[in-house]
Amino acid sequence: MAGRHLALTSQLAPPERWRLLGEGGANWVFAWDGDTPQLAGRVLRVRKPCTQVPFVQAALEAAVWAPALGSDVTGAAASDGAAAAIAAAAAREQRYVERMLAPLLGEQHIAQAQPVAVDAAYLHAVLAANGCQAAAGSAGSGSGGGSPGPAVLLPDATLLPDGSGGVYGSTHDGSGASDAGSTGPVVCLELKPKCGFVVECATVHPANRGLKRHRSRYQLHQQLKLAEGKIAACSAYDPCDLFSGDGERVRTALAALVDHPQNNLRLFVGGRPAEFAQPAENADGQQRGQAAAGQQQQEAQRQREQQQQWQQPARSQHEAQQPPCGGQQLQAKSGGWDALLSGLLPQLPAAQRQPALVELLAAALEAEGVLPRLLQAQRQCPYDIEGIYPLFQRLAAAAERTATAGAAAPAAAVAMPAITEESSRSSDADDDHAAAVRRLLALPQAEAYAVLRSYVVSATAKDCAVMLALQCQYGSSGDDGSGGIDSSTRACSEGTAALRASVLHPQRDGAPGLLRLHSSSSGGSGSSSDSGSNTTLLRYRLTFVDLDLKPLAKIPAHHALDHRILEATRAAASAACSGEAGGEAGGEAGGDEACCGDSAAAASLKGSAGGTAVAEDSAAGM
Ligand SMILES: O=P(O)(O)O[C@@H]1[C@@H](OP(=O)(O)O)[C@H](OP(=O)(O)O)[C@H](O)[C@H](OP(=O)(O)O)[C@H]1OP(=O)(O)O
Ligand SMILES: Nc1ncnc2c1ncn2[C@@H]1O[C@H](COP(=O)(O)OP(=O)(O)OP(=O)(O)O)[C@@H](O)[C@H]1O
Repeated sequence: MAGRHLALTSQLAPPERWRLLGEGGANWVFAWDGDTPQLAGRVLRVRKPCTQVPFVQAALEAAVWAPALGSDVTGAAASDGAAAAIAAAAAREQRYVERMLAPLLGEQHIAQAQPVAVDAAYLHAVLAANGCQAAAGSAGSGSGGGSPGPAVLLPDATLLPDGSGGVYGSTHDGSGASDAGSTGPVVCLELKPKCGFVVECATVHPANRGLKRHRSRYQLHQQLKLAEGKIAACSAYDPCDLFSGDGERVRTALAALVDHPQNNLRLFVGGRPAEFAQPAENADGQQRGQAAAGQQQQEAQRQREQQQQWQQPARSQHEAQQPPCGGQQLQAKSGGWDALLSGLLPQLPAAQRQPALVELLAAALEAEGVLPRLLQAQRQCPYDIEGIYPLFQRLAAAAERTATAGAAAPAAAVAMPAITEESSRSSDADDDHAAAVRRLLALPQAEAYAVLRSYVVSATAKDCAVMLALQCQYGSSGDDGSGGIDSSTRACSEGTAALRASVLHPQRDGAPGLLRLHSSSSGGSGSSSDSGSNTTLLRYRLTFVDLDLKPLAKIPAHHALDHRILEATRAAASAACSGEAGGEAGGEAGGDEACCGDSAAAASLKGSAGGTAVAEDSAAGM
C-alpha cells in the first residue's frame, strides 16, 4: 500500500478544480473536477489543521504506537520541523491502516492511499474556491489554526472505475456518463453503521449496566442528540440489527436508515452529494429539541472545558453544524428518493426503487462479508470507556511525571508506577466492577499500551463508513441465465411486487462486482417469464472510508460523552415515566424509581426510539 509522495501545486492541479465532496469533524474531502489524468477519479482528503500537540500527549502517543507501527513514524514531533512531522503523521496513518485495520477488515475493501504534500497556501486556495472563507482563513494564516495535517489522494468511492483507469458517472453536471457497457449515473450510498454490539464487560459500573446491556450505544446516543436538538426525532435504526447476520433484521435496519438517515446514510448521484427529503416535522422538532437542551448543553460545555489540556483538531463549518461550505448538493425537488434513483433503476416503478435499494445494499454487504469483519474490528477492545478512561488517566499521569522529571526518556520507556497493595485496596473490593478496573490498571505497561491500541482500533471501526457505488448496466433487462451467488434470496414484497437481489460475482482485485436485481409484479416466483418481471444487472464497488487513527487525546471526551449519553437517557426515561404516571395508563407507577430503574428505562425508551431491545445473548467482554 505504500505510495510515493506527490506535491500538489497550482500548476499540476489548479486549486479551484477541487470540489468539496464531504466534510467531517477531522477532514475535508475534495473531488477532482479537472482534466489532469493523474487525478481523475480521485479525491483529496486533508486532515484539518491541528493545534500543536502538547509534548506529554505526543510522548504518550509515541510510546503507545511504537511497538505496533515502529518508532520511525511515531517519534517525529513538531520540533523536527512541520514538514517532517506531517510526513511522519502520514506514514503513521498509512501503517495504522495496513498493519492494524487491513488484517481485520480485509485489503479488498480498503482503498490505497497516496500521500501528497499540500502546503497551507494551496489548501487556503482550495477552501476559498469552495466558499469556506472561515476555514480558509485559519488554514492559510499558519497561525491559530495551525498547518494542514497529512493529505492523501484516494479513489473517489462515489464512482466506479472503468478498465482504462477513468471513471464512470463523473460528468460535471452530475447526470453521469454513458460509457459503453453502462448507463445512467453512478449512485453511491454511504453507510456509517456505528457500534454493532452492546457492552457486557465488567468495567461498566453496575449502575450503568441496566442501560448499556439492554440498549445499543446508538440508541442511547439518540436520546442525547434529541435533547441537544441535533435531531428532530429518534431513529428506529439499530446497529445491532444491522450486524445481527439475520437477513430480516438487516433489512429492518437499512429501511430504518432510509426513514431517518441522519448522518448514518448519505446518497451521492453522479459523484455529487444528494439531499434526502426530510420528514416535515423536522423544523418543529428541531426547535423543541433545542428548547429542551439548554441545561444539558451548559453541562456539555463545562465538560468540554475540562478537556482543554487534551486538545482536539480545529473544527470549523462542521462543528457549527452548517451545511458543507460551497457544497453543491443535488436536490430532488419532488419525489425524494424515487426521483434520485430514477437514473439507477429506470425500469422499476417509482415506488419500488427505494425498497430495491435496500435489497441491493443488503445483498452487497452480505456477499462482500464486510459486516462480520467490521464487527470483529469493533470488538477488538474488550473494555468499555469506563475502564479505558482510568487506564488512560493513569498512563497520561505517568507520562506527565516522566516529562516533568526532565528525563529525556525514550518514547517506549514512559514510566508507570506499579500498583501497590495500598492503592489497589477498595472499599468495594468484592464488587466485580472494582476488581475488573483494578485488574485493568494493574496490567504491565506493554499490555496497557496494547489495550489502548485496541481501543483506538475499535473506535475507528465504530466510526468508519462503507460506501457502495452502483451503476446499472446498459441493456441489462432480462435474465442472463447465470445462477450467481445467492446472497439475498429472500423476496421483499412491496405492494404486489417482489424484489430479489443477488451477487453474480463479488468485487475482486479492484474490479467491480456484479449484482442482479430481479423484480416481479406477480408475487416473485423468480422466473423471468413472469408477467411484469424484469432483471437488472448493476456493477458495484464497496469501500471502507474514514479509517482514521483517532488520537488518544479523545479518550476524556469519549468518557464525558458516555456520561452525558447516560444522563440524557435517564432524563428521557424519567420524563416518559412521569408522563405515563400522570396519564391514563400511569396508575401503577409509583414514581421515578419504581417505574424507571435502568432496565425499565431501557425498555421504556423502546417506544420512543422504535428500536429493538437488545437480546441477552450479546457480547460478553471481561
Ligand atoms: O463519539 P461519537 O460516537 O459521537 O462519534 C463521533 C461522530 O458522531 P456521531 O455519533 O457519528 O454523530 C462524528 O460524526 P459527525 O462528524 O458528527 O458526523 C465524528 O465521526 C467523530 O469523529 P471525528 O472527531 O470526526 O474523528 C466521532 O467521534 P469518535 O467517537 O469517533 O471520536
Ligand atoms: N474516498 C472517498 N471517496 C469519496 N468520498 C469520500 C471518500 N472519503 C470520504 N469521503 C466523503 O467525505 C466525507 C468526510 O470524510 P471523512 O469521513 O473521512 O471525514 P472525517 O472528518 O473523518 O468524518 P467524521 O467526522 O464523520 O469522522 C465522508 O463522509 C464521505 O462522504
